Amino acid sequence: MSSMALLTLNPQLFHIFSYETVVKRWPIILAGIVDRVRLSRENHNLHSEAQENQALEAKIAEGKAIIEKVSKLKYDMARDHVMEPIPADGELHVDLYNSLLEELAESSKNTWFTAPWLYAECYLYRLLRSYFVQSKFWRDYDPFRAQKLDVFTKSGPSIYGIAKIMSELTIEKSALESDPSKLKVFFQEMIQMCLWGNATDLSLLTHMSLDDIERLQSVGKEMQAARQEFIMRDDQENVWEHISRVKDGRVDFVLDNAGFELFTDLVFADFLVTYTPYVSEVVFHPKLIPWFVSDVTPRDFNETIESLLDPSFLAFNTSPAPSKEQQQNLQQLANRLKKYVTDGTFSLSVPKETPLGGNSASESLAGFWTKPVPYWNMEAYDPELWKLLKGSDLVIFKGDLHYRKLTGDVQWPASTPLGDALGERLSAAHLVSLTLATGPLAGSFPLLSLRTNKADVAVGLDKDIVAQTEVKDSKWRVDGRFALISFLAEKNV
Ligand SMILES: O=P(O)(O)OC[C@H]1O[C@](O)(CO)[C@@H](O)[C@@H]1O
Repeated sequence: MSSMALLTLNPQLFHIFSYETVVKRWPIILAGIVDRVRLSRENHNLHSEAQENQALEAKIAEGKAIIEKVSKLKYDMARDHVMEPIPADGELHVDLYNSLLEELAESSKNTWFTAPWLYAECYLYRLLRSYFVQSKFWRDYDPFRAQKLDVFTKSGPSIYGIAKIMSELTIEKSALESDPSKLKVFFQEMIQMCLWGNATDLSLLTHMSLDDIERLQSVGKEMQAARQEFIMRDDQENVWEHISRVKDGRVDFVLDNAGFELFTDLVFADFLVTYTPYVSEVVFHPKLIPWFVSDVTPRDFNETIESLLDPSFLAFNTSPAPSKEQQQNLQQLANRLKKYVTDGTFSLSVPKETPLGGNSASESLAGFWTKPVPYWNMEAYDPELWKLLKGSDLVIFKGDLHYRKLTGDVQWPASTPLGDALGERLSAAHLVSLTLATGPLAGSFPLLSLRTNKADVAVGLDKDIVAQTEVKDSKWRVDGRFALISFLAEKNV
């Protein structure tokens, strides 16, 4: 990797919120992993006493070693120690992470508190993956899976609520087909539902009560109207203008969190293919390794559909218990989702049985999302993925981390035009290398970012709106209450 690459990571990075992340949030996330591996190990312990099973004993020993590694990592992080190279574990991006780390070392920025936040966060999840993949018995273990499932099972009230809206839409189908203005209203509701689904994020909400979850997930017209003032940039009109000119097109979802947020993505996709003439195919892009706690892996994607089809999955944890009608609404929706997956209307960007860590069939189309680099250089880094997305009629990037990577996590003035932050005005120095550099991401394909603000970077904002928001909430950049709907087709806006 040329030294140019690091420049992309470094220009005037923010450090306000990142400090809090390193000292408070990451230790909690790591402690959670230790607890879950320990629990899983202890469960095996009980079994092994009875069965004297050698394999289980070996698994227990490996679990212990993983716990030790995670505990040491927690210790090192708190003391701002040097970040160690990612071990050659046979999985993706080891060289890329390590060469960037070497460059950071040259400027003494290779410790937990000094490294660029974006790099350090990506490195953390890649390093954690290496602990598991180097073992024999824990390679397929997702240390966040239990947490993802747990929060998903607690999302019943909102999920039944959305299923009801979708069932009512079935009745409206012919009215919608003949009246684009009605379709537009629902289209915008779907965008908002999908946007606010991003508020449920396990990496941010390290302490989340049931009430918190319900409050964040509540949908419906009133709630959306109340939330309108929290949308600081709202390109819904432009997205509508764009999509309503498409016929039988393809939409891509670059996924973020599993559970409720993925459910909202699926519902939006369902709406697009079932009720509009604009879209007939949807591709979902997952991550190949456990990532930022709650991001969707291929397995999460498959399990989500199966869980929705299982009548007891949500009902068991929902109080008061769902009515028969609520259950029917959800079944109807879940069956439709399943059908779309089966007939190929919905697909993953990688084969659906792709294991954790990926394989040769998935690397070129999904590996990019776990690289520690801005998306400006997508074409140079992963031409195959870039080509795939170029064929899309709309690429929807979900969530905060994708937004940070789209904009390079740089300290842009908030009024910077979106296209500039997406690469239009970057100098050659920001591109991977002059020979590889191909052009900015901006304008490569129509792009919609739906993001609740959870990190400092924010662009394309009206100066007055920023000033008014500062007065209302000085933490608007990071506290997840405010949101951006940012659309860019071809030209800078
Ligand atoms: O799931 P999302 O919306 O991408 O949020 C993840 C984001 O949350 C944070 O963990 C908040 O600090 C960021 O590190 C990251 O950008």
